[in-house]
Amino acid sequence: MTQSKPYIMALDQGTTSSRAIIFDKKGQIVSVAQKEFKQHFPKQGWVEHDPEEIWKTQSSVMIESMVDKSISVDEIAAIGITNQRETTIVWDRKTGKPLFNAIVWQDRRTADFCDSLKEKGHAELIASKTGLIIDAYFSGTKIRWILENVEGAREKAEAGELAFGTVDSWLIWKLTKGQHHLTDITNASRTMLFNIHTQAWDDELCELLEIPRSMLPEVKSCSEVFCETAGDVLRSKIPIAGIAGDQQAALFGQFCTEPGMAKTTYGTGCFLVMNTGKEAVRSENKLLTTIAWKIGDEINYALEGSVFIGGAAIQWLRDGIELFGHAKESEKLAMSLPDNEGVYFVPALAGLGAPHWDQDARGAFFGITRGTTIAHFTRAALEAIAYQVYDVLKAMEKDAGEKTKELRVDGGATANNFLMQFQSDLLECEIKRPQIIETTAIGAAFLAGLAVGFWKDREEIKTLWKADKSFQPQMEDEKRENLLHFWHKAVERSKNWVE
Ligand SMILES: Nc1ncnc2c1ncn2[C@@H]1O[C@H](COP(=O)(O)OP(=O)(O)O)[C@@H](O)[C@H]1O
Ligand SMILES: O=P(O)(O)OC[C@H](O)CO
Repeated sequence: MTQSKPYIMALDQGTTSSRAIIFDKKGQIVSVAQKEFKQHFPKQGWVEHDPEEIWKTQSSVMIESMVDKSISVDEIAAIGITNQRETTIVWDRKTGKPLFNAIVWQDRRTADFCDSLKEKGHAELIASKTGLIIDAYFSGTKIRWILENVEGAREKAEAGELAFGTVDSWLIWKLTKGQHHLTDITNASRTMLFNIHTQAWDDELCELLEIPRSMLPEVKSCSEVFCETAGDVLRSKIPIAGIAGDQQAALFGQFCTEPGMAKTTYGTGCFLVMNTGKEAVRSENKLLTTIAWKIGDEINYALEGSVFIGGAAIQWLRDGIELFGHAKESEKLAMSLPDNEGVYFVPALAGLGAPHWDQDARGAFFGITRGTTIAHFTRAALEAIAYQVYDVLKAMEKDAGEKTKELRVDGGATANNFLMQFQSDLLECEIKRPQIIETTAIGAAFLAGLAVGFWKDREEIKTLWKADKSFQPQMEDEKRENLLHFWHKAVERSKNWVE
């Protein structure tokens, strides 16, 4: 198939903002539109989004990205969708109305139920089928919570009247005016209901979590023409041809297409993902086994270390306690100090993910004195992002049996040069930041473009990745060891806080 249309549009629906990015054949960004949306924290440990606001921001940036550069709908060859994963939306199939706010991946409300699953001895069953560790992070227990807590929801679900979807499914439902209820295999693999080996929804797990099978979307690959847009937003029909969860899309967008290649995305959370090829490697160090992508019949697996609070630590300093007005100010503040002067922050604001998996940990600052200033808090938060990535990379190196020589990075917080240098110092490895740090979006664009012949094959797109800046380790061993010693001491003290 050849393709004469000049552009691909990627929709990147992240935790903090909705983005639409238009790419040309050279993989260059032609237009970007982005809108932040409201984060709802109705109770301690709860995090919600309004699904209609997700749709409103996403549809408006689609239009804006075209209007800004006078691009017409007919010039878009295909749409690729990538999204914050695990975030759970349940809606009524007849009215299309959500029954409840989207329960965000960071939300901890089902932690007790997860503990009860562990106590009943289901951890091995779930790990062997899904590759996941039982945690409130994943969609399954969030769906169950909605069915248990929204009046009439369970009856409707049993009657086949409700649909569940991660954000990709919700956007497709909206873009096709309710004609399609589907997801891709990477998003499915984060629900705790999907068997990553048989590549199908698992009846035993649906039964365990009391989730009617009829609520679940059809599972597709990551790169094929799934459907066409049919709504009022885009008057012309555009094929939707790529879908992947954002971390998997970033792995593809970074061309980590060979086993052993890894990337870390520094967005709201930090996600270190390593390609393990056709083999679903079981971690012995508390990492997740997940599906990287499926293209045609070819399935690719990955190991993942998920850190719940990454750039969100900076966002919290900015919005939650208003230490500064813009995230980029954090770099200057951190660099105004010669070092952290003994101040550490454990950003367990949503418990701790990999490799600790402590749902009851909570955030804490350590080492505060009368001399502590905003600069110390800020530096501690940036350093904390890097320490957490250090911990997951060490776990991954143990699983892989070798030391990482190079790490590709992307996501909003990689704009911070202090953070990137500190990360390289801690890991003692080269950090490569690509020219286009929107690798999540470009990954989705590649998946869509491959399906409609916009790009011929993977060899063609491989040539498009270009490094922008590389960070080399510079720190002395003694200093690094000292920093890590206090970091680990701080982590231990923040664990198991909630009783
Ligand atoms: N210069 C910066 N320094 C540190 N953190 C930053 C900087 N710029 C953005 N961030 C953080 O990056 C995150 C946004 O990155 P992004 O990749 O857009 O995330 P998401 O896809 O999760 O919405 C926010 O949490 C923000 O606080
Ligand atoms: O929105 P991000 O980029 O922090 O990604 C969220 C992840 O997909 C959650 O698993």
